[in-house]
Amino acid sequence: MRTIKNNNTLVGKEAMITIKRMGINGEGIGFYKKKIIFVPQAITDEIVIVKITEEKRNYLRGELIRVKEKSPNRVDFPKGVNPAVGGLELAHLNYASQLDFKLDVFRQALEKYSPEGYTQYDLRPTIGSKQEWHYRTKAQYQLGFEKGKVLAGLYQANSHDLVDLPAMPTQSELSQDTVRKIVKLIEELSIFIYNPRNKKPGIKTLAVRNSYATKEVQVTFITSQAHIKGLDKLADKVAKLPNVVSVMQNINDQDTSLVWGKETTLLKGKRTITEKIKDKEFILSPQAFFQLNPPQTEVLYDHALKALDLNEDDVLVDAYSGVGTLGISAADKVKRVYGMEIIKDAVKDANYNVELNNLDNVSYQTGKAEAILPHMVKRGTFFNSLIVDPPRSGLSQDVLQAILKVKPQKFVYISCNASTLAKDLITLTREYKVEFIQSIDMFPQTPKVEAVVKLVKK
Ligand SMILES: C[S@@+](CC[C@H](N)C(=O)[O-])C[C@H]1O[C@@H](n2cnc3c(N)ncnc32)[C@H](O)[C@@H]1O
Repeated sequence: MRTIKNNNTLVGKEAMITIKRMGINGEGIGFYKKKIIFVPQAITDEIVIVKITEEKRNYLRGELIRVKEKSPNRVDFPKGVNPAVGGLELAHLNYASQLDFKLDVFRQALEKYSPEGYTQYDLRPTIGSKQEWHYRTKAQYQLGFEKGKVLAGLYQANSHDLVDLPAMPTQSELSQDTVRKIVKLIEELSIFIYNPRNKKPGIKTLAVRNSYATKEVQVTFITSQAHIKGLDKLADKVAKLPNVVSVMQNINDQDTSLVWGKETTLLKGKRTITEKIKDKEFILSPQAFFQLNPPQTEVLYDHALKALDLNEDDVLVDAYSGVGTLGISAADKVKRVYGMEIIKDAVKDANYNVELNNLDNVSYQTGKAEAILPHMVKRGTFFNSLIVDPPRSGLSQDVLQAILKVKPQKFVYISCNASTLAKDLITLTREYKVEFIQSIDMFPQTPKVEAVVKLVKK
């Protein structure tokens, strides 16, 4: 998109805007001089004063200066946190309205893509999270160094300005406390923070994950090189911090937007931490995906498995399986589970988790769902039940075609992106009807959505 460059630029001007609705990223949307304007932290029906920060051919962006007429749904933004960091985009909106907003995101996406019969879908009110704050069990903070101090935080939206986060109200106290203790140790031991300008070896990113059930903590230093001066000493001290049982190093020698490199090694303690979902245990290695809000994960899985309505004759495919949590949670109910996942370490964890839970009817394999699923279909491997839990990009054409070929009797789609879900439903509704979409909030204070979708064969 071209930025308009002329002397009549609107950038820098102040304007009074009436907010008409909210966009999928949680920003308020209004109009100014016939152009759509996006205003973060503004709420539907508010009248706000904004400073225009960006002007494009067909839209504007504005910074909220003052709320002239306030919505009754507005609440105080948490103190001591910079609202410009990601992860708190809805923290100025009361929680009931956040839940309505999330349902509306699904409604908007369905209207935009119009999959067959969408006006008739049973779109169920969003189920709220038990914890509205301090639910995130994983902190992944970029490190920086400024005026003799180590910063650990997140980048400001659309910029490379690192915001130090001494407090982060959605983060579990355990992970946040551990981060701040490690920052102090890094300062005390004068360990280098990597700076892409001089490329001196150092730590780039700090990842701290805690188990909700066992309280074990895993710390991973993502570094620019294998050898970082003083890292061993730091690992020794970190391993003595309360609850820390695993200290790992991941090496990423590339200056790209990818945070994690390929190689992960043990510095101190054990390689994994243990989490529990209901009566099942799961070990987690640093890169393996695990839901960030464990108590709400139980709610999500309960709805997904109830929607599948499994019995002992069913053969279930758990596609996009992470460390095997869904398949293992379903294993007692079914004859057999096949799982697939792209990250090798997660699959290793998943197969270990099968043993840990004394199961003999579950197996996981490494690879892309778009390769494995069509291959299973070609080989004639029988399955009659399917659960897909893809990343934000949704299902690929190959996966969609494999599903339409087998047409499993029982089918649940867990979605974390309303747009790709609505697009995928255009294809899936050739053979399936949408029985319901149950929106479930996994990420309070953010615009992120999640839903369990039950599909039934036509
Ligand atoms: C939303 S997570 C769901 C994980 C798991 N079902 C859970 O609830 O913890 C999506 C998972 O899909 C994996 N993944 C991403 N692309 C994939 C692909 N093309 N094929 C298979 N797995 C993929 C990711 O590594 C991640 O573990």
